[in-house]
Amino acid sequence: MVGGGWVGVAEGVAGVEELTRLHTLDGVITGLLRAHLHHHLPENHLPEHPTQSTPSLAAHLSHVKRYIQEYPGDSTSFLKEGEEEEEEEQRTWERAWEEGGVAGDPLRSLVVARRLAKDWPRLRDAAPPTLNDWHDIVVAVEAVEEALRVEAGKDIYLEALEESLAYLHHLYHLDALHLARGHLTHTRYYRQPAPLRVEDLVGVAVAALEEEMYGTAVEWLTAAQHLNNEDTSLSVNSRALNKQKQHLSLLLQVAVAAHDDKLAAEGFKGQRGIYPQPLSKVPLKDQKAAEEGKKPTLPRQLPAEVTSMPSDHRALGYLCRGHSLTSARLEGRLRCRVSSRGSAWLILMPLLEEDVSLDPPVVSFHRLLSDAQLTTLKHLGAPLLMPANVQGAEGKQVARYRASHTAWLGGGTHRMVRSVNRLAAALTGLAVDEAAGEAEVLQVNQYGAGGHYVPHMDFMALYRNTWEAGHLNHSLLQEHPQGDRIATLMFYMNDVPEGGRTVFPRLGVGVAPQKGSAIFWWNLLSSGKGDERTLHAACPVLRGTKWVSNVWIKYYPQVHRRPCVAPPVKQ
Ligand SMILES: O=C(O)CCC(=O)C(=O)O
Ligand SMILES: [Fe+2]
Repeated sequence: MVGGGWVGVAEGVAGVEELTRLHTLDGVITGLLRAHLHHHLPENHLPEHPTQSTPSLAAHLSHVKRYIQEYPGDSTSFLKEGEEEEEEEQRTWERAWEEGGVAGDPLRSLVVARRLAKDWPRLRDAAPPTLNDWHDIVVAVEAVEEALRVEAGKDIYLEALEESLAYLHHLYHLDALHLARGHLTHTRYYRQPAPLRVEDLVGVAVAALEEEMYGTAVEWLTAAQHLNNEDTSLSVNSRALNKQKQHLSLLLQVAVAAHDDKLAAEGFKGQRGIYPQPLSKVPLKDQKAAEEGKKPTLPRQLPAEVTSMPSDHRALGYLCRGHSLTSARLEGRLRCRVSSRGSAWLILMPLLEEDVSLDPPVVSFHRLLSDAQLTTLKHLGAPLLMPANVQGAEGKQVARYRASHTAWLGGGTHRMVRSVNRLAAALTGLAVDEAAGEAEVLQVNQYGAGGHYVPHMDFMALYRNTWEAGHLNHSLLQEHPQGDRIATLMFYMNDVPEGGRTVFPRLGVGVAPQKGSAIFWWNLLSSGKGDERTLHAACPVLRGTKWVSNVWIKYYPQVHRRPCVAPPVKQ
């Protein structure tokens, strides 16, 4: 839709389902390796460093052992600190499924993607030729890869995860060294962390460099230096360690110089991963600390263009981190109420309504859909999820700036879809029959960890593009005979463990996803023009997954329904 002035970060390649299959493959490989080790060393007696008479077999087996031991897998069960064991038991399978299980952890996913892209191929190819059972293991792994439709050795997953980790680190002001130790935030979900290696940190830093997030790259490289200095294990020889040291300091110099060059050329505009002072003069940690407490200001005047501005980006980060940018005076005018919104149908089950913004009106609704309804919708959507498309210059494209997976559920799919559409009609007072073109087909979206949608507006600017250009654009009118998207109703289908807010950078407000709730706003002004104040974004999911569904309501069918004068939402 309109907006997306920046290129987004994480490519939408690795969906939750695909990542889950990667984790499964790693588990299968680990299982096969365990049996292999047991077969050759029944008593599992293996010196850490091979000194035996058959050095190649001993070295191989010690590498196998390392592969098994280095990653604790997800067998260390999902545990939130403070939760009793009993509660842990009660975490239903359903809950784990909707949160993506272990695939919802971007650090563990990165570790597994690296194991499959680098460690397993190295191990596979370096096995001594005398090992006659090794061939069978390789064949078995290949068969599982085929069945799971994922290829070990493919580094697109790894690249996507490195990129999204760099973005998560930047947007949520995370600490690279803390991440390197296997901790995403201060909430502990696993008994045993899955720490990163120096090469992982360099991978994230390179991804940051490629995205011109130079300050972010500097922080990851500094953390890599730190880890490298700590690595005193005898298995790494000191020459290799020194070489790595040199590489890291060279990369660091490049990142600092690139940061300072970009700053000098463009000035500080609040770009991703760029700090206001030259890094060669003011240390990164001081600048990061200063940024932490700084509250961005909202622009006094709306921009002339519809794309997002640097000030939107500054507000985005602040809002995604859970702060608000509205004044106390405005906040004091926001209300909650119980309402049937003029619908006879809703008198029996009035809605819990909460103002998010008064002008333009954005309202949220609580406890609107039940867990059972949402489970049905998610299971209907899951098999149909495809990488999100947006309309681009060359037709439909997978959008780098919309890292999520999408499914469309027509009214004919299931009675639950029809009942959601009925609720949408009662709640908005608008005509939303998708079969009649009054609204678009219900869209179900799943974001994995790192999944996000950069600031955009939901309208297509049909008004501007068809009328204001000075001549009528007939093809646009033909393509959208029912007009632009007058309003958005979005349902939150799960509780997102961390991250994933919906934020409005120009209104200075945000909403945290809450299972069963929904949010509604008008995209168009009474004139039919797009309301640019509705610029909004989906903050990246930090942990878990996020499910939402959208009802986009069309303009022309509402001629007799939409109030002609603002404010259009009844107070
Ligand atoms: O997921 C969200 O919070 C926002 C999604 C959105 O803006 C969209 O799908 O157009
Ligand atoms: Fe949107």
